[in-house]
Amino acid sequence: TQFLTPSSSSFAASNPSIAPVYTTMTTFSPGIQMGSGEEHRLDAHKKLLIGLIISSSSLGIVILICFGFWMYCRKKAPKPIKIPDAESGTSSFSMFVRRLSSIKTQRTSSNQGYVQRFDSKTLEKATGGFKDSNVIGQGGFGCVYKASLDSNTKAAVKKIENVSQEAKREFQNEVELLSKIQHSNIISLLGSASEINSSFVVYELMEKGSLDDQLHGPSCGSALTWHMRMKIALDTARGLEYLHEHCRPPVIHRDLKSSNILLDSSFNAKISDFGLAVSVGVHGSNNIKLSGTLGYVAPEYLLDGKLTDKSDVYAFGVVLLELLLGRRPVEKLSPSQCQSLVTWAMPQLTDRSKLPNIVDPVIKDTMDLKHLYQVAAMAVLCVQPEPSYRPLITDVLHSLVPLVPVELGGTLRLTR
Ligand SMILES: Nc1ncnc2c1ncn2[C@@H]1O[C@H](COP(=O)(O)OP(=O)(O)OP(=O)(O)O)[C@@H](O)[C@H]1O
Repeated sequence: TQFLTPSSSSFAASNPSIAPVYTTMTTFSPGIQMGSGEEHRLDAHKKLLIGLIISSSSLGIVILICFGFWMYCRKKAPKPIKIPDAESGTSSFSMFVRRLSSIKTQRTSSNQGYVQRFDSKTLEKATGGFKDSNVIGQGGFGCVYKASLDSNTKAAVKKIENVSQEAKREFQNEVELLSKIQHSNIISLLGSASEINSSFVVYELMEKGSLDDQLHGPSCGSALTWHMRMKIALDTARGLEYLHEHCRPPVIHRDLKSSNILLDSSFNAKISDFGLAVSVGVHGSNNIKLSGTLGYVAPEYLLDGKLTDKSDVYAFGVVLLELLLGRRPVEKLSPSQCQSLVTWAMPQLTDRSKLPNIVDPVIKDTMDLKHLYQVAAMAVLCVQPEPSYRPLITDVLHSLVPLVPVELGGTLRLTR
């Protein structure tokens, strides 16, 4: 198409030889006047051109933004694990498997816990040369001494004479387990030391000694009011619940008793002595050597060697009876005859008219009768001969919470 002005068209008509050249020039020369139809077409052309430029540049911007976003996402996304393909050969595949298992081993070893190694000379100095006046307790394998590690840190040091394999096994078991456990109702391990003839376990010092000392020692329980006893029961239940419900694999203490419940300066209770404790998943529950303390051992464990978390619940029930009645778990009737607290108390615990008469006289004035019936009913459930009739320690814990004043810690709280 050629756009011509009226004057130029007549000029071209008169000079046909130059007309094509001229007309072609006029099409693109802005200085040359054009008719309104042509102007419109040129405008449309311009607009089309501008539109094309704008749309292509905005398309470019959109592409640029998309590219930038894709790069950003690529950076943030985790790198995919490269799994060797079948063609890459057995050696590289086994290397891959080995790498995976080495990661697992590292994780496991980081879960092993850290135990501070003490030098026996340091412990000797801290206990004043293991002198008799520093003895604060006597266990099956040796004495426990009060120690000053430095001017600020008091500790309790258990000295175990390595006379038997059993003593060595219990020492190792306790250190290994306690190094992995941390809970406000479980005794804290500060460290250990080992020599050819003796081993040492260093614990936090529990100023008020054991519950056994408090209940059956010279004070005969007079220092412990009803509410303090309920708080001790609650603390112990919390410690046990941590072992049964929050440790993986679960831990069964196997030797819960009043001499293994220790009290700090504010009478907060902590479970101690993990020499016999077992992780159920590791050892299985039917294949464990019978151990424990007479009066606290559950009948199914004593008779069939069947060990479950309910064995600890039975022992807890016996501790509850000690707290309520102020009596030892086994009473000597004659040089050749003993009677267990459970056998003696059972018929009277379920009789509301008899129960107040057998309660520890020291707490008679401070106890709430309604709460006494509740705790006695709970103790009866815990010491049932059939393990499946016993409650879980979590259920015991929940029923103890309302019996302890909030200011003493009678609230539900997280496990740690
Ligand atoms: N950390 C501690 N703080 C204060 N006293 C402690 C501490 N550890 C143990 N005792 C005292 O030492 C006593 C003996 O404790 P240990 O754990 O050696 O033996 P046990 O459990 O009483 O007896 P067994 O070894 O026969 O089961 C406890 O009953 C307690 O009186």
